[in-house]
Amino acid sequence: MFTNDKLTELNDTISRVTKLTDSLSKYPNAVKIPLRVEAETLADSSSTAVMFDATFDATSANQNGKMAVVDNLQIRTLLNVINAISEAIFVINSAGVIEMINPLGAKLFGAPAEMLIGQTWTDYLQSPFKDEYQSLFDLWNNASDQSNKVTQFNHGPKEIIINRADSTLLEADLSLSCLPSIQIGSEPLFIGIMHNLTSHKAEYNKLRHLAHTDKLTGLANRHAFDDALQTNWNDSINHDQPLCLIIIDVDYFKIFNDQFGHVNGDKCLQKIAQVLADVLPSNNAMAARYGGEEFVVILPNSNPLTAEYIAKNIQRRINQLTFTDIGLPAQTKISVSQGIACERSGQYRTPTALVCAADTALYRAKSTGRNRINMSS
Ligand SMILES: Nc1nc2c(ncn2[C@@H]2O[C@H](COP(=O)(O)OP(=O)(O)OP(=O)(O)O)[C@@H](O)[C@H]2O)c(=O)[nH]1
Repeated sequence: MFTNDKLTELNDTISRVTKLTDSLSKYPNAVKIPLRVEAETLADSSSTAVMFDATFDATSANQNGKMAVVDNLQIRTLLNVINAISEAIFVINSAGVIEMINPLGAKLFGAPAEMLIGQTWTDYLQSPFKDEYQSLFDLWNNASDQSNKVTQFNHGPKEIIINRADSTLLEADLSLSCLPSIQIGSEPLFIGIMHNLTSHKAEYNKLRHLAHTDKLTGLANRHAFDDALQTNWNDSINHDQPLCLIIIDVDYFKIFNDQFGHVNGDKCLQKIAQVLADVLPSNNAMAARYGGEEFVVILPNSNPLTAEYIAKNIQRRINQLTFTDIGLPAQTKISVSQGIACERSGQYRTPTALVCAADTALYRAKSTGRNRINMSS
């Protein structure tokens, strides 16, 4: 994920290239440079520098009657800039054909620059990005209003998946900008700047997992539960499907802690969490740690009978738990109290009201003796 600073840096890069090439076009006495441009070799001599496609060899005069000398200088400058910038950069024409690519860019596509030059860049995109960019280029080529289409075309970092030359996939972000001031005949060029997102993605997924997981039990945490409840609530209302909630509270857990210590109390909570994870009826259902020794189970598209069946299953399995494996006496037993509430036809106006109803049912289960299941009426 990129910060605003990174975004600004990318935009700066694009605008620097554009300004540089624009300013060069103001010099009428530009030195004539051979049209066939071979790239400068980079400091890393093992990397093949970019080359222009033969289509740039055209020597036709432009509309003002000047030879394409300035264009050539611009291209050479652009080539140098691209090779000097430590970003993965490629340049394509309006047919989507790669005209230049620097070594970092070639590395992301997984092929040498020589092999990539002249190829259609969308061939290296995974669906649906391939189709999206192909349509975008079709749009560009069919649109008539130059200034309008430039604004429509340019975009900042967007995630894409590159289907690399060796068929491996690589997640990257791509900024695409049109450089209309660089004209070869009437053809605009497009500059793409990419970043490899593989390590960012891995880090992001790791952090996301940590942010949504309860460290002790491995179940979803309260934050993840709140999000999931809202999502399931919306689905339930939008699709007129029932949604049930079970709140589970360990009975006399303070006594367990006092008797066996908090470390064993933690292990007990882990065993309970495992039971909850095991009884979930589908991948859509979720078990979460609500807080302390309280847990919650979300049962999307489930009716009260199913919820009660699952609660009974939880009760039975928790009652059967043993603790000899953690060195506690064989007779050590625990129980939980459970409150169930189900949204069926609009009786609860908000997800919070559903939680409150399940909580009230739990309170009744506690007050009527514990190790019980109470259904909200
Ligand atoms: N070991 C351990 N104990 C916890 C954790 N979170 C909460 N507890 C304990 O859970 C206990 C909850 O006590 P109470 O709220 O009095 O409830 P209870 O003893 O289970 O009694 P009832 O709920 O009325 O049946 C407290 O002793 C907390 O310290 C935890 O992460 N680990």
